[in-house]
Amino acid sequence: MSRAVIAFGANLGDREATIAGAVRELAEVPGVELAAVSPVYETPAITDAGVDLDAPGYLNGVVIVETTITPHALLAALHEIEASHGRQRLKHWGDRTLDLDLIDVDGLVIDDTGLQLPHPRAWQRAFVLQPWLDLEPDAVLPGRGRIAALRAAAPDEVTRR
Ligand SMILES: Nc1ncnc2c1ncn2[C@@H]1O[C@H](COP(=O)(O)OP(=O)(O)OP(=O)(O)O)[C@@H](O)[C@H]1O
Ligand SMILES: Nc1nc2c(c(=O)[nH]1)N=C(CO)CN2
Repeated sequence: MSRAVIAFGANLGDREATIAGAVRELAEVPGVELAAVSPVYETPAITDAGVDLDAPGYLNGVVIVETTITPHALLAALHEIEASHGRQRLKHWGDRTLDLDLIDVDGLVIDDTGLQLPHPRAWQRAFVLQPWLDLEPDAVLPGRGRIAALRAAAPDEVTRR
């Protein structure tokens, strides 16, 4: 059994309904059991150009699951759930109905073309670190250290809903 940290984000459509649906669908994936769901945060959109206050804001949070499936299979399941919520990949860091990222699986380090673990940008994102910290205050990101210290250094703003 592995423990996986999954980050969710949504800034288009009915964000709450999308996230609630995605969490339900995740719990229905064979071999996946929900362990914890974080509080949800309102966060301004980060784009290639930096913080974009004109773009719709995101709801962000984190889910922790216990799973018997491989990280690759879990990522494939996340992509299916994104697709079922109309996720389109139009623009790098563009608006999206749903984003599901695999952040950490048991501290594994993987560097495939289709899967990198830990998620390469999680260490600098308060919108990932803060909700994760709410669930696991002592967690560590492989190669980066304690998420509490990373969260303190992350520049983006998050507001609890
Ligand atoms: N740990 C991971 N979690 C999610 N996707 C990953 C991971 N590692 C590699 N990928 C790959 O990254 C590709 C791009 O993912 P995606 O479109 O979700 O990026 P993004 O959400 O726009 O940006 P970011 O990766 O910075 O959050 C996906 O096709 C996926 O296969
Ligand atoms: N606030 C916020 N900004 C983002 C987010 C996100 O989840 N929240 N995801 C991105 C690409 O994954 C790019 N920018």
